[in-house]
Amino acid sequence: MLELRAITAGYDRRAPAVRDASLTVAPGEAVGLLGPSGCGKSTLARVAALLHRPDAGTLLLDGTPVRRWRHRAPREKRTAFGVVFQQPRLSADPRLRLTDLIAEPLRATGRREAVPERVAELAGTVGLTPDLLTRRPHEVSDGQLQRACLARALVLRPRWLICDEMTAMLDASTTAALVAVVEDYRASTGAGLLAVGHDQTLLHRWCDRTVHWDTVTSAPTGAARPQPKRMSRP
Ligand SMILES: Nc1ncnc2c1ncn2[C@@H]1O[C@H](COP(=O)(O)OP(=O)(O)OP(=O)(O)O)[C@@H](O)[C@H]1O
Repeated sequence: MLELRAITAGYDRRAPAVRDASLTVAPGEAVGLLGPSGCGKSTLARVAALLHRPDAGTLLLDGTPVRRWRHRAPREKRTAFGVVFQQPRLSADPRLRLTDLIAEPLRATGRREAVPERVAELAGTVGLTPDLLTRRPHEVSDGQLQRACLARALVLRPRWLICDEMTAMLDASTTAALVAVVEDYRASTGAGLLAVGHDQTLLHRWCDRTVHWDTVTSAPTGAARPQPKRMSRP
């Protein structure tokens, strides 16, 4: 269980971007988080992924409070999360070929021997052909780079996926392809998902439950405004 309780966070303690936000994602559950631009969704998503230390509140991971964030977080907690951001060019090292971009978390965690097999497997999963894998970010399209970023997010087989506007810059067919990759991964592993976005139609179809920012910041849990289960993939 991923539980955010009364989280206050931001970039200036005197004017926090997120105030008293609570949200819960159960194992295997897909929760969509909707809200207007600038309300604090990405900040909360970064707290959930252990990338941003909150000023107040509690993050519980499987019932255990998280006490350390970013590089100070224990490796097994950090690697429990796969994160995909909106703008792949800001989250991808421009010097790395796509194959090395995908392999980066494996190398960083001392699993070099797994690189060839896992990268080949994930390249197929996300639809990257071998010629694209040898290119650097400036030599591929946004959609191709986002495919590589999704592969990187999956490479350590995380139990939780945080997709922050993952498809906002992509066309409909690439959006459908990447959502399908996430859903196949979740179906085969039971991973939970927090998908942040503006696209109500997409999140309603993609997620088991969609919560709106106004309820997240006022309700004690993220259980408000349940939506019907998705009928089909976007
Ligand atoms: N690194 C930063 N330093 C200072 N302020 C920031 C930083 N990142 C975000 N903010 C501010 O924090 C607030 C919340 O931003 P955040 O990106 O979390 O919102 P959001 O709901 O995800 O927006 P969007 O939907 O437009 O991506 C905004 O007012 C933003 O300007």
